[in-house]
Amino acid sequence: MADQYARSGDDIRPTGIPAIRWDEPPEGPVLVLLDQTRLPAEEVELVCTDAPALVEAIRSLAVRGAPLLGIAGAYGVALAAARGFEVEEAADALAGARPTAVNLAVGVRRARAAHRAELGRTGDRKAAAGAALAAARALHREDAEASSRMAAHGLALLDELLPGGGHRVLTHCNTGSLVSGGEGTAFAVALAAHRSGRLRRLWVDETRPLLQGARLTAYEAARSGMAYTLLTDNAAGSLFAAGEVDAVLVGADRIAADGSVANKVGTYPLAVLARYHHVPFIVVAPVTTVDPDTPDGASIEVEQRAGHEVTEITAPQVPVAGAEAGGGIAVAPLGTQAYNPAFDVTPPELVTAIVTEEGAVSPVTPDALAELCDRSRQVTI
Ligand SMILES: CSC[C@H]1O[C@H](OP(=O)(O)O)[C@H](O)[C@@H]1O
Repeated sequence: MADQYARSGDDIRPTGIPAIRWDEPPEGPVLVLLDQTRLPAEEVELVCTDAPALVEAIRSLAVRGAPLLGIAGAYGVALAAARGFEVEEAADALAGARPTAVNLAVGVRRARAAHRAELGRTGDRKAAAGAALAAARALHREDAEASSRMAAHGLALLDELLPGGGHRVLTHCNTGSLVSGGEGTAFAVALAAHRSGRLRRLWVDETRPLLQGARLTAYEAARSGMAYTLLTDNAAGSLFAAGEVDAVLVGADRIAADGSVANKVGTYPLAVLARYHHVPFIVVAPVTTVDPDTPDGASIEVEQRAGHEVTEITAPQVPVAGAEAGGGIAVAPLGTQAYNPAFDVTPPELVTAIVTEEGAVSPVTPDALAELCDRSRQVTI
């Protein structure tokens, strides 16, 4: 069961938005999620008391983003164990909630293994539940650390590729605090550039159909104080053609052994544009997103979602007022500047570097990928 309760607008939090937290009120342990389907209009928390509620939250993208899905999956196993539900059944349901982001299955597997090991060692269900929770907390901490290391490595790569600072970076979907135990993956690099005075502008793809860019990345960018501009996905080409993009930074949901990168729909066209316009196309993801057991891009299961997400605007609506307003209903934070060309010239082809918490891999050669796969095996049980 998931209860919803809104938080008052005055508890606006810093950029590091706690997208997930474990809580232990008197009535029993819960997993509290910031409901991302309600942002940016409202900050509403979902309180999950069992795995089915968390599975639904994952499927509805109330909680989303590969690294955070791993953390949520691990906490979900711990929640089932702590509340005395059938753990193996809960773990299976959680791991199967969404197919593409490999981190979800990785997080579930980690907490399940800890639970199994302790139960096998002591036969003590309470101790086993504690072991699953400890595994989830460890994963949460590790992801926060990985996020800050990816930010540093990514910024160093930007400075190396683009000497002189003043980076104009284009990003797709949402890869900030809302997908992470820390400040995110690709967005964390942009944030680091902003904080060090080396980000001139973040171009934010709105990311149809669920508008993770307009609703979530603009929300995080607004909080950070960085210069950002929202654009429709189909307007990116004209920005490249105008020479307004110095680099592309995106996240990943799964990186296959051959270096194929599964990421939000609309990422591949950006890779083609970047290659055609000789712009670095940089993927930022933790090592655990590299999946040695998926040989190539064709082996990645791409989630197919309901058609109504395209045919309807289901984003939360924020009534706007003021002379500059067009009388419509905003789906982005108030004051968000937008780029809105009426026409563009569509260009042709492929991709540049993978940044993990262990460094930047560029060029992405078969040997470099083999090393990434080995590291992924070492850090992923
Ligand atoms: C770095 S994880 C964020 C990743 O997840 C997003 O997908 P979704 O919003 O469906 O969870 C998108 O692919 C982002 O790049």
